[in-house]
Amino acid sequence: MKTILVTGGAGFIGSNFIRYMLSKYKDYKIINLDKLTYAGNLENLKDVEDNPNYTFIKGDICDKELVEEIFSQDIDYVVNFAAESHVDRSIMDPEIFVKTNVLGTVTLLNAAKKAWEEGDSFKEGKKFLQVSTDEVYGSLGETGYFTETTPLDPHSPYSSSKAAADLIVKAYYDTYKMPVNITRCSNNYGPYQFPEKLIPLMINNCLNKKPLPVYGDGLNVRDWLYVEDHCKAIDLVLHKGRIGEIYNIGGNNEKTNIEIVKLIVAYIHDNVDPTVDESLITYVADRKGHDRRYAIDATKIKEELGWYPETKFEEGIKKTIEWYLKNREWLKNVTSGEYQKYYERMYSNR
Ligand SMILES: NC(=O)c1ccc[n+]([C@@H]2O[C@H](COP(=O)([O-])OP(=O)(O)OC[C@H]3O[C@@H](n4cnc5c(N)ncnc54)[C@H](O)[C@@H]3O)[C@@H](O)[C@H]2O)c1
Repeated sequence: MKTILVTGGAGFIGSNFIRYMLSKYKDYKIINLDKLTYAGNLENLKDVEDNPNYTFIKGDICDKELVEEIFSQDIDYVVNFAAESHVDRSIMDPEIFVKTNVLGTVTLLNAAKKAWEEGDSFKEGKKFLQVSTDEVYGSLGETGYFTETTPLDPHSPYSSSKAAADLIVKAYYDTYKMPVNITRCSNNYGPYQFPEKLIPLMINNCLNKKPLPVYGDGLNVRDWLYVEDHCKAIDLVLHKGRIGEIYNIGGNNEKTNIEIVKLIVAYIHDNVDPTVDESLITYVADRKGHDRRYAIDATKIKEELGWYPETKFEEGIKKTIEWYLKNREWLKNVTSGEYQKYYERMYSNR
């Protein structure tokens, strides 16, 4: 029996990853350590909460005592999803991003190092996988792709904190030979994503006939990756990734923001409410320091580990919209309380 410590497992990607791993491996125990910030929600894991191989611990990855106590159990792998993950919030309040994303990662690394060290090396079969982002590479013009050797050039407090964490993870490999991998993925989409991010935000606003706020000229480009394809990639890197290596993970699916918004409007118009149309689209002042284009070259993970993004965008976006339509109660719950205040602060004066 192997044990994986998944941090941030009550969030969007973490909850999809836990569900994926529990259904694929019957001989893995998963411990989910999550602080349950506004973005963490145990409803995301309702269907697995009684699984005997699954344990939830509410806590902060910055809490050294708690993290060390967790490592007193025999942890084989760490997959670190826990993070403050929203660029707009990082522009409003950078400090918590440095705390969680940088100091939290160091706390986890230290506890893993302490538990896994065996003389001058590390116990066999251990791994620390840091889930990072393509945003650490900065912004592209109309052409080109990020590879694993593209220099780091983050622009937002969020991406800077993720880049800092990546460098520290790398330093634990370079200095101590700690068994680590870093994955850098593009924008994920799919079920259970908090509706501050583009796709669930637009779906939720369409369903509530609220204006659809689009930054700047709407032509910023993101490379969309279906969350389950991302989970499969993490599983592969965890088990087969070469120690010390970075792997880019991308959907090869570049879309402008406005294309995505129009596609969602059309779906809701045709299938749910014919009164929803493009007149809801409202261009708002651009995000400060908005990166223009991200695009991932995922050749390395494809060639070394045989991964490829299985879900075509047309299929993934349809499944995603349908999931939110079926889970309106979930949308309603996560958009009450704190979300309303955030939304007001974000969009009231744009
Ligand atoms: N969503 C994307 O498109 C995307 C793209 C690239 C990289 N990533 C990275 O993937 C990871 C997961 O992203 P997500 O979209 O699922 O994020 P999310 O915001 O949905 O979830 C983050 C989770 O971390 C938890 N958390 C926050 N601070 C914590 C702390 N101090 N201690 C313990 N738990 C804490 C939250 O409660 C939440 O459950 C992040 O590291 C993010 O940087 C995400």
